[in-house]
Amino acid sequence: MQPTPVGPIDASAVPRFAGIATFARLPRLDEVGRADIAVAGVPFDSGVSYRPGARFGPAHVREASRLLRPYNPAQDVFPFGAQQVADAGDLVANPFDLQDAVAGIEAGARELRERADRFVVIGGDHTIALPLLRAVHAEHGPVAVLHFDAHLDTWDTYFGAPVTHGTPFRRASEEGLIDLTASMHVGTRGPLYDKDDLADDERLGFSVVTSEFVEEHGVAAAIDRMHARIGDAPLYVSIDIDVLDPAHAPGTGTPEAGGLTSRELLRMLRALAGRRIVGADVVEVAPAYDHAQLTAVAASHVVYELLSAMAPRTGGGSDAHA
Ligand SMILES: N=C(N)NCCCC(=O)O
Ligand SMILES: [Zn+2]
Ligand SMILES: [Zn+2]
Repeated sequence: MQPTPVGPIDASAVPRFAGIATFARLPRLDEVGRADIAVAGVPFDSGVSYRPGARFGPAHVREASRLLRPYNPAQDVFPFGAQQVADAGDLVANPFDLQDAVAGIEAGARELRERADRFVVIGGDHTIALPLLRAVHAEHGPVAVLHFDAHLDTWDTYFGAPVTHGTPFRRASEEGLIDLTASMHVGTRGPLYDKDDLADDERLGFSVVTSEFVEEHGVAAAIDRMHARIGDAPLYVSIDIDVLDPAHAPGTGTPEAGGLTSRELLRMLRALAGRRIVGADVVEVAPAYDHAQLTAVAASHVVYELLSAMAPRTGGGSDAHA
């Protein structure tokens, strides 16, 4: 028999604003030994092209996640009851040496797998998706990448540097880490460097649902495209919080006007229930530009919907499109 999962601290016994902030006030991984899903932070932002500060993202999102509750009515699931979720703390990333950081994050992610079946990582800038995908690929082979972002992040180099937060998916594609027939960006928008950026991106294996498409055709049509593209492939979900409009997520390093609402993003994530999610990240929360925890609250709910979508269903109705 499976042991009953250890859930968050009881909010009727200890107020939510008391105590140390693990994600959702869940137990630490070392307290439960092993978990179905480990939530881990990667406080790293040495790969940014514009505003720095995402290294403080994990602590900020954990702090805002205190208010999450055990039952998710939108997916009819108890994400912390149907599976053991635990906070694994932060993976160590060298802030002064990017190559060493990337190697450290991959090693940390592989080590996590010895104690947890899957991980959801809170960044950190988007550079970290590359080592995380390397770790996932080592186990699953090429995975479908469902990438929510204002940006393509398939650019080549910045100042000659190949590993940055604007390049992880180009490197991942070149290295054969992703399924070129099943990967996609959702929510892209804003100015590019050149028209060729889009042709390159397509060649690298991505199809695109832009933010404008969502406005024009609605969330249901975007979800249909998403489902058609990802199919049943093992799925890695990478969520750059700047996919949200700056009105919904001001606390980020490279904001672009005209983005998704948090309501639209959460609904799209609910539609992933029952898909084969093998890992995920939520990146680019930079608290210095946040106000009233807007961005961190949004990010904590994004993680919550992901964990809910990853939870096993024990029968009964769940409205994945709610
Ligand atoms: N991954 C994020 N958030 N941004 C990439 C922007 C790269 C650029 O400044 O062109
Ligand atoms: Zn972005
Ligand atoms: Zn990004």
